[in-house]
Amino acid sequence: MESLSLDCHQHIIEIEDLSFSYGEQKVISDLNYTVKERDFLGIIGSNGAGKTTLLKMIVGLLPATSGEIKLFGHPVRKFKDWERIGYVPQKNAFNPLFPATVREVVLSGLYNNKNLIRRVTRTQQRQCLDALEVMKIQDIADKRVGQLSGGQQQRVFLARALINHPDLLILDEPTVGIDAETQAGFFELIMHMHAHHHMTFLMVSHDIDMIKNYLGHEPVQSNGKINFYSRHSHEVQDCVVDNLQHTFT
Ligand SMILES: Nc1ncnc2c1ncn2[C@@H]1O[C@H](COP(=O)(O)OP(=O)(O)OP(=O)(O)O)[C@@H](O)[C@H]1O
Repeated sequence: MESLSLDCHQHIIEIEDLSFSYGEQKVISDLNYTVKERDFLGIIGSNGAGKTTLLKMIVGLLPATSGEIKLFGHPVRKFKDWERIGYVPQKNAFNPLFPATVREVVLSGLYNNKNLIRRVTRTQQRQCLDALEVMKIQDIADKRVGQLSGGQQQRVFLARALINHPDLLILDEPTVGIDAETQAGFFELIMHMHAHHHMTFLMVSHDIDMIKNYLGHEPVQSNGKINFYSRHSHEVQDCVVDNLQHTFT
């Protein structure tokens, strides 16, 4: 008897015949890929391959030259539900003199596309506390972010991206500039979240070993410059180490 295979996972990101050029320079060419609910997509590629450009198109910061991206079934240019997406851009770092506290930065994630700070409601305070607790930074909530270590700052950025309980978390080289031990702790945390929360992840990384370890040794798609590695969270639940080492300093 033929087995029936039903694909019941929602399509979170659909990339269809996507191309992008900066002027004459073609950076992305006829790319097709679908990220499904609870997938973890790791993107590896050399410098200048177009990884950040791709992420910027996915979050609506750059328009495609041709082709289309859909988020949760809607073309990105018409997409409005940005609370469903957490985005941590590349090379985040606060100026040491930046005056905002950890709590204020995390709360600002509530106002992603609106540049206004309104009175913070009790529910929003609760959301903030939840995000601080998930990232284990509640004890430094009132410290100035500019005075934190690189690893602690990364946790703040992640908490800011998590405050809206996003369905999709997009990370662009989240561990650049932080030490190896802190990186390992960060990746463990991300993997734990993937295995145990109902979230979809997209992460650009130069850490090929970490990506292969978690997502398998062979890319699921390669277009020469950019390699996609992917696994669904059900496949990895068993191999995630549960007792997280909190190695951030
Ligand atoms: N604003 C821009 N204007 C013109 N060219 C750009 C711009 N941003 C990026 N590029 C070029 O597009 C190409 C792809 O850049 P992109 O930042 O997407 O690469 P990347 O794969 O993320 O690289 P890296 O691993 O170094 O971060 C590079 O050749 C870069 O010089």
